Amino acid sequence: KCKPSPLPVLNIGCSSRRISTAAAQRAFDPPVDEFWRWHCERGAVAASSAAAVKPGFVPEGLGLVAQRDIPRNEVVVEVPKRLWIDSDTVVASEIGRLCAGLKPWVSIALFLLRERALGTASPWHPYLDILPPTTNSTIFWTEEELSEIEGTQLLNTTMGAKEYVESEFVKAEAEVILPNKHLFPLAITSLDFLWAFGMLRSRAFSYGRGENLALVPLADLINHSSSIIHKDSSWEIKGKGIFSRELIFSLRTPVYVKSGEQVYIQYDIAKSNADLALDYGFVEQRPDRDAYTFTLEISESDTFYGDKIDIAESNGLDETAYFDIALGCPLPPLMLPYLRLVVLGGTDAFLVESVFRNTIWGHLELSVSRANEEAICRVIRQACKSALSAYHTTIEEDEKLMEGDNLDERLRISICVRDGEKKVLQQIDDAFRERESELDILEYYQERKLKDLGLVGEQGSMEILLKMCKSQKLLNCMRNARRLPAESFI
Ligand SMILES: C[S@@+](CC[C@H](N)C(=O)[O-])C[C@H]1O[C@@H](n2cnc3c(N)ncnc32)[C@H](O)[C@@H]1O
Repeated sequence: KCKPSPLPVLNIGCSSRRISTAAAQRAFDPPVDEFWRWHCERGAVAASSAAAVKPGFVPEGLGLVAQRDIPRNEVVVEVPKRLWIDSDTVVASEIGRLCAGLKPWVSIALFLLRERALGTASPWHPYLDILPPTTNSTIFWTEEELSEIEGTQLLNTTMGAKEYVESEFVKAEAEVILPNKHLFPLAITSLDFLWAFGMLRSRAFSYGRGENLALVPLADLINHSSSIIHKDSSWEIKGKGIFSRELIFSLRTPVYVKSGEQVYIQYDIAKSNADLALDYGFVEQRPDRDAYTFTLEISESDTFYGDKIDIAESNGLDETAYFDIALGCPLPPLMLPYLRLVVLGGTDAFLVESVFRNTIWGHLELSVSRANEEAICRVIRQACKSALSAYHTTIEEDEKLMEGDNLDERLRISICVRDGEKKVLQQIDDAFRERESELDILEYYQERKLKDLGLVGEQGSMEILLKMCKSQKLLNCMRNARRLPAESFI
């Protein structure tokens, strides 16, 4: 199963004009000079003659080029809120009234498409004109290109994203576009809507716990570099001036940049290659970007469904749990206990009883029984085997293909993602195969319990025997006592 794409949550992203082939792909160069003039005229702080960066053509499409040597952490772009396109921009526009109640990204998408259709009549046209017509995000791939990621989780999330956008388009068309043709004189198609979604997904900044979304002209020309591995954000939103009345978007360079070089940031160190491919249309050659998401579920038909849900919920999990596993990294700490809970049954079922509710998670963190541990190995290995059989190439074949020169960018992304997913699956399968081979030597709940009761110690089974003898004596006494008349107890 695939983790549902967190679609409404948009991060800073960038769209990609197709990188190495960017210039060749575009019918004309975007009018960058005009955009820069527009930006300066509207009073953006970075527009002074001492601007640290200017927009320029770079291998990634457009980017921010240093105009002088810039020390680490220096602010390179500041953009006041009046230049952003966000929900407030939409509210203040002619379509604001119609968009009340829409999802923020849907209303911004409609705004973008309407302004784009207005052409030079739109005050935003110098910005809209530099937006790329497409990116390398998998949402823009042809069916033939998508066939290269057959079997991958990326294909599922891509199709899920496209279906989601289509369903939002159908709603927006019926409720907003068609009933207000005077405000949307030019037809808006579902492809236009997908373009707007792609722009937001790749270049909008989300802030305020992801509830607000803004396109920030100029700042959104910042590209990503794999060599920047800072976890801290390179941008912030703050108040400007003594009374901080106007919000300002402020972007810093995380590293020293020489004059003439491009300023880069790290978009998101936690994203997998599949996330990067879907959001921005590029991937990285770092093993920890290779990931696979396991979806585990407590089945409704499970005899202990209610108890198991209760246990999962008391430990911050749910009926369904998603575990992202990265290449070369250990399993997420909650995965094994959850897995043991999912398959728990048979003679181990007593553990779900309410008397164990406060302690069960501790028991699940360790092997419960041979049968339980064997079951988790079987389930995971079977899942790996079935997932691996869905790819149409092997790891070896992909590695050979990667050696080829002049690979099409989208093909390179495909190979990298499917190769990465398979390697993670292989790694998980290897780990659980090893676990299977240790089933006879693992320590299980009953054994740990006997130890806790002091029934297994230095003398081991001898001690148990002694204690059993003592309890046997006690039993015999009790049996004999039952045969005695009641008065003999008085
Ligand atoms: C926020 S925009 C940056 C500006 C963009 N380059 C442009 O021309 O408008 C993000 C997009 O830039 C491109 N991009 C950014 N960093 C990249 C990288 N390291 N490799 C390839 N493409 C990159 C991708 O197309 C991505 O979707």
